[in-house]
Amino acid sequence: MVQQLNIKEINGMNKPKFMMTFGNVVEKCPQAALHLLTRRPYMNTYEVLSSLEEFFDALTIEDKMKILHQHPELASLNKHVTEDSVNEQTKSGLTTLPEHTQSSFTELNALYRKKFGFPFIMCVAGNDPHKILSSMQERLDSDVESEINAGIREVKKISKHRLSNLIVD
Ligand SMILES: NC(=O)N[C@H]1NC(=O)NC1=O
Repeated sequence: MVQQLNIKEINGMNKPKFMMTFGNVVEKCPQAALHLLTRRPYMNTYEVLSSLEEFFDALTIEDKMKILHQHPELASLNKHVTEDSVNEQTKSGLTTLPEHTQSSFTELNALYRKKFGFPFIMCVAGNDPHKILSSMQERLDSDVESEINAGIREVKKISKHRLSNLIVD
């Protein structure tokens, strides 16, 4: 269970503690935490979430590509997968898949990466393995530009979810 912080604690945290707490709000992207740090003080959760939105709005296409590439493939856990991602994937049932479903993930992950050049990204919270697989299948028919946008939209959802879990009003 993550420790939740109130706004006063967030505004008062020193930089190392802040970076440690928020460093993975956007997967393996400490620049997002730095952005949040430099925009303090905040009045409430809404303002922190708006600041995160600003971070995304300012991204260049190169930044977006880098962020997409930093994500792990779903249902393929290894030592490079962050604790946040492991927890999210575990809650959605992606770490205990039956063999045939695991094979479908392996196959669709490979097809997606081959077509678009980056991993398939979806905020898995609230979704089950079959819903995730059908989204993968559907998005495989898309084009690169749409998938860059879809991927970043999902990264935003993941990061808002992570951030909201860390803050208590
Ligand atoms: N590839 C991918 O979508 N990864 C993720 N999705 C999610 O909800 N957490 C993740 O790490």
